[in-house]
Amino acid sequence: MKIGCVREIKPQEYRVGLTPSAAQEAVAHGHAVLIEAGAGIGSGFTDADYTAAGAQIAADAAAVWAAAEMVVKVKEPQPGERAMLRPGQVLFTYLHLAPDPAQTHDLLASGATCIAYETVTDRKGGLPLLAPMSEVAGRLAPQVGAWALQKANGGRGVLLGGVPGVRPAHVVIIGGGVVGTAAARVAAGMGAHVTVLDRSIPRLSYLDDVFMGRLTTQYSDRAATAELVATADMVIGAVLIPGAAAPKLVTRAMLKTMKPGAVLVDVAIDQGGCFETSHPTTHENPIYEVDGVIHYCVANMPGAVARTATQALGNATLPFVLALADKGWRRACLEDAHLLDGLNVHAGRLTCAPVGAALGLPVISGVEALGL
Ligand SMILES: NC(=O)C1=CN([C@@H]2O[C@H](COP(=O)(O)OP(=O)(O)OC[C@H]3O[C@@H](n4cnc5c(N)ncnc54)[C@H](O)[C@@H]3O)[C@@H](O)[C@H]2O)C=CC1
Ligand SMILES: CC(=O)C(=O)O
Ligand SMILES: [Mg+2]
Repeated sequence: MKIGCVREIKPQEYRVGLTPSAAQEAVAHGHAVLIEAGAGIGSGFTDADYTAAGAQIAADAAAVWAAAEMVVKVKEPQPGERAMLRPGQVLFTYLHLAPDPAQTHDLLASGATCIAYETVTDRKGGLPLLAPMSEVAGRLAPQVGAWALQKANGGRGVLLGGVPGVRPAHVVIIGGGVVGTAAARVAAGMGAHVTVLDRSIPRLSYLDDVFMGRLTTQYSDRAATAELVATADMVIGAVLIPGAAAPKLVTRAMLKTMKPGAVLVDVAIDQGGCFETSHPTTHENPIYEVDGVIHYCVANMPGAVARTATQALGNATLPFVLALADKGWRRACLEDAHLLDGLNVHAGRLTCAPVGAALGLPVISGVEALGL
């Protein structure tokens, strides 16, 4: 198969969909790999690294989109990229369609087969292609939140860990999955007082066991959320209902009860955000203020630590890239129901039920898309 990889064009996105070592594996499996010139530079990989791995370098993105049977990326395709997708072509990347009707419309119109990293599942009920970036974004969340809490950035001037004789910051994390757990580890490690809210009692038990008193857990309902948000210096939004638009758990009314200069970090922004007042921001301009509360809502947080993130993502995607290339998308999905869960769009039809529910669009099942 001809596998293509383009340079990411989302603002300040420095990750790349294929590492030179992934390209080398694909070449060893008998595939041709075409990389846009400069695609790996932001992650520290040169064109020469890819050439040494057996890949070919294309002068521009258009050449890659034209030649590749499958394009492997990181972020959702931008409008100009969507215009280059064609029927029969496979796109393997993050899509986050539920909050994005314009992208959904374009992917349906393209006739392409679009497999989203974030809805591929595993045997344990996890999301193996979201998890590595959730680990990264979770670890980053207290770090960027601590920066926003600094006075010069509009925050309330509170040091996360406090100092002897002065209380630490209170960090409230809504959602104790991969992002929430990673964020809790870093926030607790920086000395903050941490509370995690989740709807899953097994998850709260797990956190209680693992953190051994370093954090407090609480069942997530409206009353608990309102009470904790009012006491927080930082709230980290880390909920997920796979494929679906994030529920709005912190309302605008709650903002009025918060401390002036408190910080909201909405990691769930890629699924639309779990705070009513969230809207996506970029690394260039990451924060804004509403009712005296600082919001950080960058939808591609791992792009800030592109080298680490590219390697972590590449480790997780490689087996799926190889399966798709070796077998073709149809047989790869037929033989792996977890990969089939990643199928969001095929030949003008939507195949992810939560996306259909969020956007009010008809869906067919992945099995129907396979023609079974
Ligand atoms: N902004 C960015 O750059 C990035 C964003 N993300 C996003 O972060 C979000 C979280 O991802 P993961 O931690 O991997 O998901 P996960 O599935 O591991 O964890 C989500 C948790 O939310 C909990 N939850 C669901 N509804 C809830 C509610 N009403 N109240 C409290 N908890 C609730 C679930 O029980 C689960 O424990 C996703 O939207 C993901 O796409 C992930 C990586 C990067
Ligand atoms: C998960 C995601 O959207 C990201 O890593 O950018
Ligand atoms: Mg994202």
